[in-house]
Amino acid sequence: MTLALLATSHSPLLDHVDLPADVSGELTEAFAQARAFVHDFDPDVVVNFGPDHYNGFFYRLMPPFCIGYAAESIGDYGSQAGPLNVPEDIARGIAEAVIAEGVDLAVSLDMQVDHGAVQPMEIVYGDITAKPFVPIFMNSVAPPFTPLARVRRLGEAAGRHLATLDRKVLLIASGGLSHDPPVPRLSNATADQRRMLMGEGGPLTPEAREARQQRVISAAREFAAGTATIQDLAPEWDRELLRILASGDLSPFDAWDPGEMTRIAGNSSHEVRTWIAAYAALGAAGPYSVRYSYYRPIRELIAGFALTTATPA
Ligand SMILES: O=C(O)/C=C/c1cccc(O)c1O
Ligand SMILES: [Fe+2]
Repeated sequence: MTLALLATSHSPLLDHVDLPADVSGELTEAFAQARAFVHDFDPDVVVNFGPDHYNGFFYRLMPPFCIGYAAESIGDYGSQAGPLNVPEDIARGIAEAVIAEGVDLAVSLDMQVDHGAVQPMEIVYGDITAKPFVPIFMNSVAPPFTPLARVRRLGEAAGRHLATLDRKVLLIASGGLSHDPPVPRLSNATADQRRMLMGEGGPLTPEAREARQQRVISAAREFAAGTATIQDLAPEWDRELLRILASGDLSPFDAWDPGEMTRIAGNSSHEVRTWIAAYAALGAAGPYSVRYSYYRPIRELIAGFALTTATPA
């Protein structure tokens, strides 16, 4: 058994906006660190904790967590589309172990994932099929949200099981930190948006997909220019999150209230659930140390953008 962890914010805007040269340079360096770390570890399998943005999971039936026994990337924002290389036996083993510990985890034999799940694989390998890949969906945009204590328990149960495998497992978390991109919300949806949130009408037409993406790209440009109405990033909240994750004691998250998270850090701040689950999984196998940590609030990406790597201490 060996576990290692890469946790990173994602942003579909990475390829769609211009970044100041210093920010771009920092990200190039952070991604190079991630690549070197992962290539050095050379995992047998990746277990990926990722959100979805109403591309694979809808209000027709919205589980808090779901593991894919088979999965396909839909290819939004120009991300790589197509089937993922999911080892069904490993996915089933995780599902059975987590459920046996009393954490209900839905399973899918046909999971659809978006940029939120696959971007780290694209950054590290340039190919989402480069390694066997088990996707674990964490609901991070569709209220109501399960308590963080349960997210932690899911991660711990998965980690305890993975620690028994004779494999090198890379845990990836993709999401967060504070951010509030204009993803439609049920609470103030128009009739058309409500149908989209429910997953009615099948996949978006290319025109509707383009319009949806352009709305987010425009919002990012306005946010960077200081003219957007979306909620601001919350660097202090982000830094406190990173501090707790690095401490090895994740129990303080149990007191974090989902409503407060939204109020302070934005509607999509719940993507940090992926980080808490992945760090909990690593911690379940023993003490760990953070090896690399990058953080910067980047309005052009609508992201409190962080990237960390960690290994057993
Ligand atoms: O348009 C979407 O579905 C999401 C966009 C987005 C923008 C910025 C940061 C993120 O984590 C996102 O998912
Ligand atoms: Fe996201």
